[in-house]
Amino acid sequence: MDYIHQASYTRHTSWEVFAATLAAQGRRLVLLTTGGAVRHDRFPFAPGDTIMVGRESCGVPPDVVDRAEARIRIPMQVGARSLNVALAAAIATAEALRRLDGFPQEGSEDA
Ligand SMILES: C[S@@+](CC[C@H](N)C(=O)[O-])C[C@H]1O[C@@H](n2cnc3c(N)ncnc32)[C@H](O)[C@@H]1O
Repeated sequence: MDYIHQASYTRHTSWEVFAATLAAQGRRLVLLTTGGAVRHDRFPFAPGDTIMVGRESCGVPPDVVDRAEARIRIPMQVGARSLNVALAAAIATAEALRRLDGFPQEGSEDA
């Protein structure tokens, strides 16, 4: 992608380092999982929330599920197993940005 430089990202050396960083920054870990207790469109997202998705093949291990402050699901049709991971991430991130008014401003249109 020729626009990857517009994204900022941090690579953590381990799960433990990642979890400790979130705790130190006071950020909630919000896990996307088909077993989530709360629908993504009813969840009260807050600034600083970190949305996590699992592996396409097997989701996340149980200790990661337990560590999450919240577990949310995207409603699906009865009988559907799960969504593609990138699609799930996009749906939840877009909902959080919409609710927190976090999308970029676009000049005169939003002035
Ligand atoms: C293809 S799914 C993983 C399927 C895996 N067999 C499992 O049971 O977790 C990949 C990731 O996408 C996310 N995901 C997919 N569908 C979802 C849904 N309906 N609600 C919430 N998260 C979903 C979850 O983070 C999941 O770990």
